[in-house]
Amino acid sequence: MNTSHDTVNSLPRQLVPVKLAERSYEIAIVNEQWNLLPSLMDSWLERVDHLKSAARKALLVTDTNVLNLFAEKLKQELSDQNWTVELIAVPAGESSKSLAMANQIYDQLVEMQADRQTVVMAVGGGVVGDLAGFAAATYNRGLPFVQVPTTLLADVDSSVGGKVGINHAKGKNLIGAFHQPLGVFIDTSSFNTLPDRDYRSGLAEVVKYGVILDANLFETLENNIEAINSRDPEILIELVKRSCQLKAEVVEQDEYERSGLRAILNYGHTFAHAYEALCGYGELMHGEAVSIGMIDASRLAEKLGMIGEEVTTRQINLLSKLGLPTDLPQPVAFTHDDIISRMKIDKKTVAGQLRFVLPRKLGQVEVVKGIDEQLVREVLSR
Ligand SMILES: NC(=O)c1ccc[n+]([C@@H]2O[C@H](COP(=O)([O-])OP(=O)(O)OC[C@H]3O[C@@H](n4cnc5c(N)ncnc54)[C@H](O)[C@@H]3O)[C@@H](O)[C@H]2O)c1
Ligand SMILES: O=C(O)C(=O)C[C@@H](O)[C@H](O)[C@H](O)COP(=O)(O)O
Ligand SMILES: [Zn+2]
Repeated sequence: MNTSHDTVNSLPRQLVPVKLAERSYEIAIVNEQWNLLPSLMDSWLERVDHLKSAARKALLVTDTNVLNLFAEKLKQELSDQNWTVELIAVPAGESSKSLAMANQIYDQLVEMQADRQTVVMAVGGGVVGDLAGFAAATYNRGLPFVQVPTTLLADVDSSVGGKVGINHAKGKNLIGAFHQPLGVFIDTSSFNTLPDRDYRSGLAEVVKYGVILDANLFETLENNIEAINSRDPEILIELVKRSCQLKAEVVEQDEYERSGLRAILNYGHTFAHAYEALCGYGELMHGEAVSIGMIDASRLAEKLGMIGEEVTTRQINLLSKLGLPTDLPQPVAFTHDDIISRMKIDKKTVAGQLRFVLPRKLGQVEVVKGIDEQLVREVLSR
């Protein structure tokens, strides 16, 4: 279906702006409107001087699950609008966030004679977004990049803010860059096919926003468990839009995570990333690890007298009702020493000093350093 530019502008859609110093972009939230993407991409290219007359050439990066669900369809939508589109599908799952997979994307870009006007499009979840974004950030020292997230987690978090990267055997996302997209295209109809575990993994990051920034959002989650668990479209669009707004507000103030503000988005992640690496990438989903990590961080805040037990209990109750774990699956094949040594590689660590994002109350957290390692071990002992 060919949609003229004027028609696109008349169609209903939610737009969340991301206003950055170097270049602003928008998050377009639609439903069953994949056909809007080509016109939106044209409008995004128009906004960048050196891309105004770009040749409408793209590499679409996806994974083996999303290929037949959305990627092939999108390739056709773009081709119908005179785009030249190549496509590469990496194996689905966390293990594709690797140098080997990045190299496969580089090979494809060489093969198609990509130039600095060739757009890299990520169509998939956070793994595809991080991997494709890393390739876009590094090939030719930077290619235009478009995020088309298809999981709840990618919608509410990974597609926004420009963090892209791949994993190192010793740590999550240790190799990466900040590479902002030209725009983000979210079609909430992608929820219809999302497996339950992946859906719930994304909810963990939404709960995170409630704890770190928005107590009202936390209460909305508590008061709408049934609607959320049944994937009610209205509540989901509300959660996606609010999450994107909250993340955009943080990234706008601290794009490169230098002032300490953006670190709050890392709530639960000091523990989570250690668990993901030690369990073996992909064993624990990112959101599941974050869910467990948020409770560990909350318990650490209790030990420091920052919060009362009820703040942790409310998080445990909410996460559990949303089908998320709040404890590591047992038995685990690693020790507390292993966990702490992985935490020391965390990107927030400075001069060997661990840093944790800890709750002061629901809706407010702060970055805390200089914590007695014994307290961390007590939390790990649960
Ligand atoms: N860059 C960031 O700011 C940021 C933020 C949060 C998380 N992340 C990263 O994101 C990754 C997790 O992302 P994820 O949870 O999206 O995992 P994922 O990309 O592995 O996708 C989950 C699974 O769902 C499948 N899938 C995707 N969309 C689908 C759909 N609509 N229908 C059916 N199946 C679908 C995928 O093929 C995959 O098997 C982690 O690596 C995490 O570190 C990055
Ligand atoms: O965008 C951010 O900043 C975040 O911290 C979002 C996190 O949910 C996400 O998992 C991010 O990839 C973790 O950042 P990292 O710098 O610890 O890799
Ligand atoms: Zn995360």
